[in-house]
Parts: sequence; C-alpha cells; structure tokens
Amino acid sequence: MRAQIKAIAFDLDGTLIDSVPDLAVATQAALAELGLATCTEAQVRTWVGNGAEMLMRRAMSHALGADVEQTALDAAMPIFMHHYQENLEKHSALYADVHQVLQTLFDAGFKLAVVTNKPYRFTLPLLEAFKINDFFSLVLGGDSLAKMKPDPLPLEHLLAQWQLDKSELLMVGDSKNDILAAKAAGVASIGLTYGYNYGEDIGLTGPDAVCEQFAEILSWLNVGQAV
Ligand SMILES: O=C(O)COP(=O)(O)O
Ligand SMILES: [Mg+2]
Repeated sequence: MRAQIKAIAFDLDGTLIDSVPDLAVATQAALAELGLATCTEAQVRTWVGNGAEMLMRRAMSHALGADVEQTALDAAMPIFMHHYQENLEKHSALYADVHQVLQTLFDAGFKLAVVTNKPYRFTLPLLEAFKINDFFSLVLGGDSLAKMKPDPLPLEHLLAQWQLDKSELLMVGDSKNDILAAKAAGVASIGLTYGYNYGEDIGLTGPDAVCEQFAEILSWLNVGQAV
C-alpha cells in the first residue's frame, strides 16, 4: 500500500506544531476576561482536537461546572479568537525534524496538504510564521468545509481536488480524529504519539502505523532518510 502513496495530508496541532502553549494562553485570557475560573495548560492539552469552539466549550463548561449555554459560548468566541490572534506563534514551536522531513517529501515529489480542525484564519499565518507554508499546495481549516475531522469530508475533498485514488493518500496525525477521518475516507493513516489525543493511546484507534517521531514517516514510506 505504501508504495502507492502519492500525496500526504498532515494534521497541524500536535503533529507539525506544538501549539498548545499559545492555545492555553488564549484560553486563560478569554476565561479571565469572561470572569470565569482559569485552567491549566495541561487541561487545554486534553481539550484540543475538535476546533476552537469545542476548546472554549470544554474550558467554559469546566469553569462553570456545567455545560455552557450556546448563547454564552457564542458571546465568548470573539474574545477567544482575539486573544489567540494575539498569541498565535509566541510560545508555539515546530516539532523536531518537521521542516527537513517536509522538504524531503516535497523534493521526492509527494503532494502535501494540511487538513486541520483549527479555524482557517489562523492556519495559514501559523504555517507562514514557521516557514513551512510553501510545502503545501492545499490547506483546509476546520471551518473550510461543512464538516471537520473525524468526518471524512476534508479528505474526500482532497481526493476529489487532486483526482487521487484512496490508495494514493496518507493521513498523518496525532489525534483519533485524524485516524477516524482516514478510516472513514478509506485512506491509510499514521498516528503520532507525541501530540494531543485526549490523553489516550493513539494506537487504540488502529492507524496503519504508529510513530514516536515525525521523521519515522520517511522510513514507513521508504523515502531516503535526510535527517
Ligand atoms: O484545533 C484543534 O482543535 C485541532 O487542530 P488539529 O486538527 O490541527 O489537530
Ligand atoms: Mg492534531
């Protein structure tokens, strides 16, 4: 199967970029502005994975000790978005070897995409801030289409856009949402262990391979190791 892979869809948060430090700062600032009890970075790490609104839903519900009402969440979102805009890349970092591995895959002729649940307006600026935007010919945010991962829609969109067969696409991600989306779309997946997966073992979702380091995807693909 891996010999057929022509294109790779990468998740962003917890896969390419350790973005939780900035997401935590923005969440804490939003909770403070709303007069709600704060949270820890470790808690934010377990709340990331289903986009910005779900992160704030989890943070506010935790602070309130009950499910937050939709009207209160709607009012809170612009506050969170403002604070995250101000703290997009201040404390975040590329994971080890990400730039070199993307360069190697790009040079080897793979078509590369980002398929994230992060709102699109934050996605490109973040890729640009870490100078990896030029590797990707398609970037989908969590709000780019009607549904986000674990729905297969973003990967199906990618297959259609690039006129690829399912056997030619690989999804690489740190969350069960990435693996479930890949399975629902019928494409191969690699689960990374170092990111955010609600504190759960990514192997339990059944990806085709589990990697502890980003550079290990090169050996899975049988691409010459450049790092
Ligand atoms: O924004 C999130 O909740 C998760 O983003 P990701 O899909 O890039 O991991
Ligand atoms: Mg992720």
